[in-house]
Amino acid sequence: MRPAPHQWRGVIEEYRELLDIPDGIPAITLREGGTPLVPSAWLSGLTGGDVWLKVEGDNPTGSFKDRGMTTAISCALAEGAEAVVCASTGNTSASMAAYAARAGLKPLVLVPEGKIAAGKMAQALMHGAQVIMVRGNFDDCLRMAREMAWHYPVALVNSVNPVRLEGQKTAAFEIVDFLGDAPDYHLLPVGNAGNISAYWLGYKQYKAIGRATRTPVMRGFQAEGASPLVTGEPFPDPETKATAIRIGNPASWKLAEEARDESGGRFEAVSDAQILDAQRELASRDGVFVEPASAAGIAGLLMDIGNRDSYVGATVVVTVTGHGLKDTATALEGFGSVVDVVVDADVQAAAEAAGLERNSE
Ligand SMILES: Cc1ncc(COP(=O)(O)O)c(C=O)c1O
Ligand SMILES: N[C@@H](CCOP(=O)(O)O)C(=O)O
Repeated sequence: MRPAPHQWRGVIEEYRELLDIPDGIPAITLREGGTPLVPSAWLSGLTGGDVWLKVEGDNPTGSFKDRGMTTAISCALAEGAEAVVCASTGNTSASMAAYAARAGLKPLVLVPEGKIAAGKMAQALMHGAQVIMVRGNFDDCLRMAREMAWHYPVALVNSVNPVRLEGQKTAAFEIVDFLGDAPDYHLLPVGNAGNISAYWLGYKQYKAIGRATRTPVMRGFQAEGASPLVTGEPFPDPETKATAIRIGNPASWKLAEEARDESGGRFEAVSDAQILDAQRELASRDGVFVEPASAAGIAGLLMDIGNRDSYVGATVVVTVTGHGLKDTATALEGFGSVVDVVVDADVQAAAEAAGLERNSE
């Protein structure tokens, strides 16, 4: 079982012996991980299974990236780096900047111009990152970050750095520790494909050491306009409102396909409308506010049910990857004039606007 929250030491100290990182390195940690697995009465009712939400927005910078950043930054520091670089659609940069700040490293971020949610940009800047906007998409930024780390004194901490996946696989450990075994199905959004690859590593490792009796079927969901793993071809101009997964040529393509094939899973595409509907339903029914990309797995589950896929009697985990407060602009767009109702400072006017009828006296 998980330790009590006040005893939680972050993913390196909780799972050090299971992580392929140099022995004994000091952990740069914000006590990431230990995130809640929240039962969804709504989705369990719809599927006839037990549906759990792995709420990764509860990590210190509001996304799952912190699990991999504690390992990446700890290793970079131990190896003598003075500066770190990443390409990002937002969350990786926020996380890298926070952990770099703690480690005393200089964070440098490459992002696609105009395609980063404001909350994530604010995080990166507040943590002291130098942010460079690129006229191009995430895939261009990643190519540049790789080349920069090759030719300049900066360490690359994107998920192409294998220690990132070492940290991120701890989410699978936590799920098994909590449920007592692996779920039957694990659903999650997929962009650069590091996370699905990390979960699969974690599940396989737990089975190999006897902490789980099985591994789940992995189902990954991409936005329709950025769904290379579904079509089998890179997307030169990926487009989606779910900016975190606006990625056309995932770096962990091969590992993600292995996760799919070895687990008997699949990749599917969901439209932006499905993603935004799922985001709103999850917030209003289950009280869990996630950013658009994070709702892709929920949209996928709803689509699967609509297609008569059976999850009856199954244990299903859906990872919701990042917090809704990172991208309030997209959330508010969905409400139009609803938020424009203004009344005088008068209770009757407010009650009328709310459609309330006065109690009989
Ligand atoms: C909120 C969020 N969800 C999902 C993803 C997809 O994760 P991955 O790139 O590891 O596939 C990302 C980043 O790409 C993200 O920031
Ligand atoms: N969504 C990511 C993009 C990929 O970053 P990775 O290093 O985790 O593959 C982001 O937040 O930037």
